[in-house]
Amino acid sequence: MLDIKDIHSGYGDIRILRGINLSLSQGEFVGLWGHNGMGKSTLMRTILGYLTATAGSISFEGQDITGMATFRRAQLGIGLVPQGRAIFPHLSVLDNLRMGAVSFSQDRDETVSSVLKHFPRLNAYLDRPGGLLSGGEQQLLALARCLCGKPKLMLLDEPTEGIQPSIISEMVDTLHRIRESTGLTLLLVEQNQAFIGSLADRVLTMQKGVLVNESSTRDFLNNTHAFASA
Ligand SMILES: Nc1ncnc2c1ncn2[C@@H]1O[C@H](COP(=O)(O)OP(=O)(O)OP(=O)(O)O)[C@@H](O)[C@H]1O
Repeated sequence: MLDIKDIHSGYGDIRILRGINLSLSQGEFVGLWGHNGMGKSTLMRTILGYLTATAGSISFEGQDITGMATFRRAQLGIGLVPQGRAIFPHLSVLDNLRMGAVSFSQDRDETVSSVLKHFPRLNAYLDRPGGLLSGGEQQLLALARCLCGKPKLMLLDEPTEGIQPSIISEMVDTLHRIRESTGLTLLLVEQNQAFIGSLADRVLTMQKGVLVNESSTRDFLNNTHAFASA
């Protein structure tokens, strides 16, 4: 469903991605692992169109989206949960979710309710400003808000950063359940190897803007030490 061919991208004259090739099949969960500053978030931003690729092509469900505006990519079904969550801290939990469903004005409340079924913990806080939730709850809110946009492909950037273990395992269960019920495809950027191991079907390793390795999740976990020093 996503085909990336020889993508180059960066910030002004600063080249970060140097020829990325990547294909995701519908319903696949793929982990993207690498140390800080290797270009993982830059790849996410380039897929969604916050950054324009300087070379190469990206297609989504057979359609070339390389030069397409970000909002159009979102309308096609690409959703991002950014690093740091970026929820609206002064809006209530419910209004955060409504913002996620803003493209579905006809059935907005239905969309929000169906997503909330997967997030019982948020149900208790619907009127509370998002900024007053704990870090883990905010991460769940960011996930839920993205799902309110009915993405076919979710780009999930370092969701476990600073999050307590109980919420991490809740996130794992929730994402598996959502894949079963909607066929969601996931590209997951993470440095937490155990978290990648519990979600991804295969794992790509990025180093200095290049994908240097692809392995099954089992091999990735068995070779954790080797990857840690990559
Ligand atoms: N807005 C920007 N302007 C210039 N350089 C940037 C910008 N954002 C990121 N970079 C640089 O691009 C490189 C890749 O950053 P990126 O955030 O993609 O890495 P990452 O692999 O996601 O790492 P992390 O896990 O720390 O987020 C880094 O050297 C970073 O300093």
